[in-house]
Amino acid sequence: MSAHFSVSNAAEVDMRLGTWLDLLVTWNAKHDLTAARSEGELLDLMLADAYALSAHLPEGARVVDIGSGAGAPGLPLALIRPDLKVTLVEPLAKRVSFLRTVVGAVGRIDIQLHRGKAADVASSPTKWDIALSRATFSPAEWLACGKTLVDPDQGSIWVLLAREEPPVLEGVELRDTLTYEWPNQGRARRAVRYAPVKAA
Ligand SMILES: C[S@@+](CC[C@H](N)C(=O)[O-])C[C@H]1O[C@@H](n2cnc3c(N)ncnc32)[C@H](O)[C@@H]1O
Repeated sequence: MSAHFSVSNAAEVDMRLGTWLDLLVTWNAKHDLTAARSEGELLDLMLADAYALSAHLPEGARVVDIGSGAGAPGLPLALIRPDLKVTLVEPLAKRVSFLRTVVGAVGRIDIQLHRGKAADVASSPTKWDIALSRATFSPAEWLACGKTLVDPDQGSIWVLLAREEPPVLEGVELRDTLTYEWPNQGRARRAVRYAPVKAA
């Protein structure tokens, strides 16, 4: 898959990411949004997967992130790649309030927030170009769920992995694998892209 996107103003992106992370640290004192125990761990957890994916998504793609929690990876992706049309799906009210606060603070009200579960959006007719999720389902469960969310003609499901083997599912095929590290902790990561198999 080739990536086409405009490079946005890096200082502006950094400022918006900084606003999100500052709010996260403040809210985390009361609301259990992240288990990160150091600044390096927080930066890895919140930013590294989004940066790895950011160079590999087509321009203007409709992206859904299921189980966004404090935002990763969908929110930083939206901030790094303002051309993407991002929807964050999260069932817990406090987390949705946090995400709403961030979206307002960074002036990105185009980022859609949906309070609900994966099953709620899967049952709607809306389909996305890219489906993402991290630390919400097992890789196999996520691949099966993601398949129901994407456009069968042009959609992709990304599965984010640590040491697990990439899942296998009938009706989707593995198309790309990115390997990278969370820089501060040196943890090996893989992001694997699947696409629905087109009927012959
Ligand atoms: C461990 S957190 C991961 C948050 C974030 N994706 C990350 O990696 O930092 C899992 C999140 O998924 C949400 N969640 C749990 N079950 C879900 C479901 N069926 N559909 C959507 N979100 C769900 C939880 O409320 C929680 O915020």
